[in-house]
Amino acid sequence: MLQQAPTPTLLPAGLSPSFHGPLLMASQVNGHSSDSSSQGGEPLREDLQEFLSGEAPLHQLDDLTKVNPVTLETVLRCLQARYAVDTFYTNAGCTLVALNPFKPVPQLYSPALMREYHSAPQPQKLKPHIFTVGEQTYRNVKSLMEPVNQSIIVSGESGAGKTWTSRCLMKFYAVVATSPTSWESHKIAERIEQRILNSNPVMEAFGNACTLRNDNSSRFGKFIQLQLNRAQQMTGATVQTYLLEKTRVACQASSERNFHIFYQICKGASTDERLQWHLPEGAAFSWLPNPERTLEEDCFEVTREAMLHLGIDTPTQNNIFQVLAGLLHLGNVRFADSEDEAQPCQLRGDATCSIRTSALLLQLPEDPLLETLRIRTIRAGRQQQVFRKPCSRAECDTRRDCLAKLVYARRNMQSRAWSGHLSLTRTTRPAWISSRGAPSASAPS
Ligand SMILES: Nc1ncnc2c1ncn2[C@@H]1O[C@H](COP(=O)(O)OP(=O)(O)OP(=O)(O)O)[C@@H](O)[C@H]1O
Repeated sequence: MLQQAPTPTLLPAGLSPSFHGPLLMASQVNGHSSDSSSQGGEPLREDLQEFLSGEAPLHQLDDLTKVNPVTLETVLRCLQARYAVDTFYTNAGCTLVALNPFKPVPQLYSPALMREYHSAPQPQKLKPHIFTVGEQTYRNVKSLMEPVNQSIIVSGESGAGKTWTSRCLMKFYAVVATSPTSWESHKIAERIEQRILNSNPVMEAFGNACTLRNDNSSRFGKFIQLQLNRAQQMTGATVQTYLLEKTRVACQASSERNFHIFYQICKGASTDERLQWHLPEGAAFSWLPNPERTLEEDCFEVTREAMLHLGIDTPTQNNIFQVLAGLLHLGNVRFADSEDEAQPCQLRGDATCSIRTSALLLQLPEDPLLETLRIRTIRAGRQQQVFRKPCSRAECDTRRDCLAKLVYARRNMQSRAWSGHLSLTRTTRPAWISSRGAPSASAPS
């Protein structure tokens, strides 16, 4: 049980009782050259010129608090100079600024380097690195001084490298938070790390999407909790997700995509599954923009395999994919303005077929579903009399979108791993459609 996990606890990538220090991820330093010439013919300000002609080369400034004067320009020039010599980490007081190298730098994350930071008497005296933050946090836990629980916040704009950094931290703890003599302790830590990494394909399929900035952008927050025993060895972990960007289910910016899983089922389903889920080859769905673009994330088999590893069996998976197909058909339901306000909006074009297929896949009776989308019920007066008011076309659209977001969000998963075993709590079917009756009060009103 999570509550019975031995203390102390180490809590990277999120908020916790005690806060060690944030990591700021910067994806690029724009438009500033590191030579001292002026830009665009404009003379450099005196303070900037003085800063640039300082004694220490810019790339050697490993703490931004030493930059003088501290201005956006001087800080950016310093970071850019460091980036130019492949130095991607810089301190800013107790915060670490990480630049995305946008290229593999294996020697920067080698196990040998992990051990160097772990065994250093004063890791903060070594070059700024994510391992310094990891090690310092670990030592704070080890000291058993209050507050024992520690947090690392990894924050930054989209594509800056937060997911990458969290993975590096996990790998770091899998190496250091084990007994150097116990092979078994090492294996447990490795297994926990592996289990968390294994949950990634599932979380990414359901929670990541292609955006303008990142082909595999996480559209949710993640809270990873690592648990240590009294000997400071890793014994368990939990991963919680929050703030899923569920609006994306029904609304995607142009040139962006819906969550990967929708493309995966459309591209990767077998012939039988296509029939079962009503997804004929080449079918057009308005909530599935840019389907012609194929990404390496469109790997249905990998997601299914990972779901199996997490204990989601094939029949349950099929239920999930069937509901997702139902949402795609729901997105094709279009309403026309009603000429008479007292009458519900009519369905447009092929919407009759779409609502029927959607209801079938969602296992909902068609008429109550349509009524829920088109008619608002209001209770008023002492007797709580029920009034039924037909919705406008815009309201119908909103109700349809809300329904899809609600169903998708209920699918949002929370994965847990402890004692080397990862279990997953999930809602395989939204509560309000679990029965074949009419939607309950939790349907959009
Ligand atoms: N330290 C690093 N070394 C090498 N490549 C990196 C590093 N950090 C990030 N990258 C590259 O940048 C890409 C984007 O990084 P990542 O997915 O971690 O960003 P993110 O901040 O989590 O983005 P989002 O908020 O959109 O999910 C990665 O797929 C990887 O190619």
